[in-house]
Amino acid sequence: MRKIGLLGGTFDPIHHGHLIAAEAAREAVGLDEVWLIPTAAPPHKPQPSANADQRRLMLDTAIAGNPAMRVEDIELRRAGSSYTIDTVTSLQEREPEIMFYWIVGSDMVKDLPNWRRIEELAERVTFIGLERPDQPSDDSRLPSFIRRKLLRAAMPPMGISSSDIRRRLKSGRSIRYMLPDSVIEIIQRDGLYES
Ligand SMILES: Nc1ncnc2c1ncn2[C@@H]1O[C@H](COP(=O)(O)OP(=O)(O)OP(=O)(O)O)[C@@H](O)[C@H]1O
Ligand SMILES: O=C(O)c1ccc[n+]([C@@H]2O[C@H](COP(=O)([O-])O)[C@@H](O)[C@H]2O)c1
Repeated sequence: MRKIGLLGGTFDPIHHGHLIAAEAAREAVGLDEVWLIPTAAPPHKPQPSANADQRRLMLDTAIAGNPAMRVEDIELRRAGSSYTIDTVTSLQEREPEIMFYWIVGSDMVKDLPNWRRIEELAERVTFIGLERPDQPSDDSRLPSFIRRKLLRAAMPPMGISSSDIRRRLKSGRSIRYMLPDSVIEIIQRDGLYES
């Protein structure tokens, strides 16, 4: 059975923290591929600033030439809030031969109990939680049905976030080396995140 990791996010814009997280999860669990899934409307945060086509284009260019990554636009094609349980259910109907893993940043693992229909989601996927090697995670507060389905992947801490990149652009500060040059070119060409 093929093992595919799913990394959902707003990717507004994609940056090297996302790409290293995907690569760390792929290596730690021996995934065949990682699919990046841009949300249409993230459930628990402000709505994206760049539109769906622009975010998709930035993702495509960021992973160009890497055969182990692809963009899956299932959430962009579905109206309404992008709940993970809906996405995973549709993907499993479409791809019954694949074993899916859902990748989450270290800051998000503790929020998993609040996700929509989390018990059903934990039956359908294994979670891969990124973890800083210098700060081993304490999962003791998580319900056992999540702990049983949680793998950990070490990743060096990267203090890069999309919101910091947007703030920097607004105030004319440098974003160099935080994200691929090809993504910076699209941001500059389209004048994204300037206001
Ligand atoms: N620097 C990073 N290191 C590890 N994981 C990250 C990092 N940035 C984001 N992630 C993870 O990637 C996924 C998608 O993140 P998202 O697209 O919301 O980016 P973000 O940079 O956190 O955005 P924002 O700053 O707008 O909240 C989430 O699971 C998040 O925890
Ligand atoms: O399904 C949920 O209840 C749920 C709650 C919070 C976040 N998620 C998903 O987790 C991914 C990262 O979320 P975010 O808020 O960092 O963009 C993204 O794919 C979201 O749709 C999903």
